Amino acid sequence: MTEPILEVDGLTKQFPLNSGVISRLLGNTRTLTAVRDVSFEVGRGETLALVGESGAGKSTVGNVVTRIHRPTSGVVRYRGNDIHELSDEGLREYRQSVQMVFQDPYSSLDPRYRVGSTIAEPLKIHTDLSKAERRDRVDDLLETVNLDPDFADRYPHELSGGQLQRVSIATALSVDPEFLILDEPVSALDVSVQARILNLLMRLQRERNLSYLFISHDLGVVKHLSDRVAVMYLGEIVEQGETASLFGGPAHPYTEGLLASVPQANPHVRRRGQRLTGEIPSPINPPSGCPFHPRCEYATEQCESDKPLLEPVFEGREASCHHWEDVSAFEDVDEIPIEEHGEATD
Ligand SMILES: Nc1ncnc2c1ncn2[C@@H]1O[C@H](COP(=O)(O)OP(=O)(O)OP(=O)(O)O)[C@@H](O)[C@H]1O
Repeated sequence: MTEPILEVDGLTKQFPLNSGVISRLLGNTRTLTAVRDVSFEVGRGETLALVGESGAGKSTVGNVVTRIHRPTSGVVRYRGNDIHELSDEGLREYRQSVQMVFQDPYSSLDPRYRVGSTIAEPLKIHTDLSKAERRDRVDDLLETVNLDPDFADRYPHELSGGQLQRVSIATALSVDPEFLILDEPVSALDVSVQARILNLLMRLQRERNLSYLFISHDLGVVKHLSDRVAVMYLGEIVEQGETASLFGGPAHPYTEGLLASVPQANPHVRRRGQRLTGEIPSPINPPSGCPFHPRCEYATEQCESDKPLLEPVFEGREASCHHWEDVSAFEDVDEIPIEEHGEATD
């Protein structure tokens, strides 16, 4: 990995349940642990994908990194500084350097403003460019995301989902950030449009040496974009490693199940592992032992009582599974397809 730009160290985030007055008077304040002791690093110019089913805690991690939430414990460092202990100047720089792109471009863009005004808004806050200079910058940014400069005068409702997501990306890029948090940026889009937006993100990363934290429930989507993958289950990282190696041979049954659940273009390709079945358990009342054991085809008695720790299992890989040797014993590598598309139009 290159020099880390973001370090997340032992992050835990709990939310209070029963926050009503009566519950508090009765001392009945339970908590939900959305994220438990999560650690990872993102290097400069690198993409780390955070994957897992709904409720795994991915967005909560993203929301702590963007300072929407404070951690219950643990620390997030950006360029070596604790992001929750920044000076006013440090905070201003952080807000410029770290930008976010959300899943739903329809709700993240204000329908009352023309696209040009939306893209120019961060320039008003973070730069002292004149109106004419901002207008030139907006034209350049639209071209960067392969939209005609005429789009500046349109309203969000006149754009397709893919075009709207290009506008969100242009807005995020307007103040020359170094780090983008991409929270399910293509989940709301058609498959062919998804591939074009992913290709756009990959080109922008190359051209600008951007670092990405890419949050997704879909391993298929992150395969071509990410350098490393951290798989989350019920608030914890259960496996972490380099993308190609992890796709070629998962060491945790949950990763194996996620891979088996990726839609496959060629039905004749043999798949390792079983698709995931059953629901993700409630984080209010997590299972004993290994949190994945009720859904796991490898589970034994030991898994019901002893919680496995996330630890190095082989070169470049961490996993928390008592049976990682059985899981990774498979040599059978299947290709997870992503359609080949350009990035130019939607
Ligand atoms: N503000 C909050 N208050 C209480 N519980 C919360 C809050 N935010 C998230 N949670 C809970 O924390 C857990 C993790 O949620 P989170 O949104 O981080 O998961 P996720 O992996 O991003 O899933 P999704 O893709 O559905 O957003 C869930 O059980 C969720 O209900």
